[in-house]
Amino acid sequence: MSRKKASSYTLGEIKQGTPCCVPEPHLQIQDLAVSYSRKTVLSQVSLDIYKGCITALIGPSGCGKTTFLSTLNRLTDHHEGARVSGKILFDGQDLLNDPVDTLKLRRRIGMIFQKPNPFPLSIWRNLELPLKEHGVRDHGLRRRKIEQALKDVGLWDEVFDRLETSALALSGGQQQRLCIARALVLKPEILLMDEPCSALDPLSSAVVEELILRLRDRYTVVIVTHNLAQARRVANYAGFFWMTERVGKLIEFGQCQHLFEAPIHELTAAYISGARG
Ligand SMILES: Nc1ncnc2c1ncn2[C@@H]1O[C@H](COP(=O)(O)OP(=O)(O)OP(=O)(O)O)[C@@H](O)[C@H]1O
Repeated sequence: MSRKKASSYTLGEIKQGTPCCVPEPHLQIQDLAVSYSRKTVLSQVSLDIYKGCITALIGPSGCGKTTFLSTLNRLTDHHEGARVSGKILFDGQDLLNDPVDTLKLRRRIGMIFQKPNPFPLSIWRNLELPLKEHGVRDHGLRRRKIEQALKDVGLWDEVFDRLETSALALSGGQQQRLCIARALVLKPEILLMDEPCSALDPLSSAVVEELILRLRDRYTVVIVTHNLAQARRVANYAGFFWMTERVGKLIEFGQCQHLFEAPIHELTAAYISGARG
């Protein structure tokens, strides 16, 4: 990653290491359980997601991390046979039991997927479309928002002279940053990221990881990652999921540094040391 590209970010200084001083819950998850066609895949999950912090979710394949993430903006509504119970408290509302406008909810809680999924349209249209869908009618305002979002993800300098070309012609890392810009353009409060670097080459992955770090303090981020080193580098808080009797459970949650350096549960210790999982 070149220094020039990194310096084109506009999100300010990176702050590393220390967890947020005064953690304030942004999402409160209480006794969450998910089943697919009556088969329970996740149960008894309770934790707070803190405002302005990055929370990393780790654990072996199949223990329910993606399913958990998908409940937070009700994407599970679109999973056939999914049943979700418990409570997810967000801004005075219970997202599972109160009436919720899911379009508005997903504007406030955006999702980034493992594989970059830009629309097969121009770079510009990728960002204009969600703004139009959410009622931003003023062309000048849309232009300013689009430019800012591209600057926020460090893409502006790379694409400003080819905004009308296809987003699919971008590299994988650029596509993923465009997808992050597409979420940021709607000014979300929370970003859910499902293994956002795992489909990228190491250099692109490093650029996206740096971007995630720069989002800290400005957005609440929940990231699922199999890359334990990455979780340690970016997260303030970490949650470790594990399967017990074929059901995913949250085994341990806490400050990232504590979880990695002094885990309380022996399963966490075994997983992060590579002895299990
Ligand atoms: N749409 C679905 N329909 C039925 N079962 C599902 C669905 N999505 C996930 N599952 C099941 O739920 C369980 C948890 O899957 P999930 O993808 O959440 O795990 P994960 O920890 O994110 O795994 P990975 O790290 O491999 O992505 C698995 O047994 C999976 O087969």
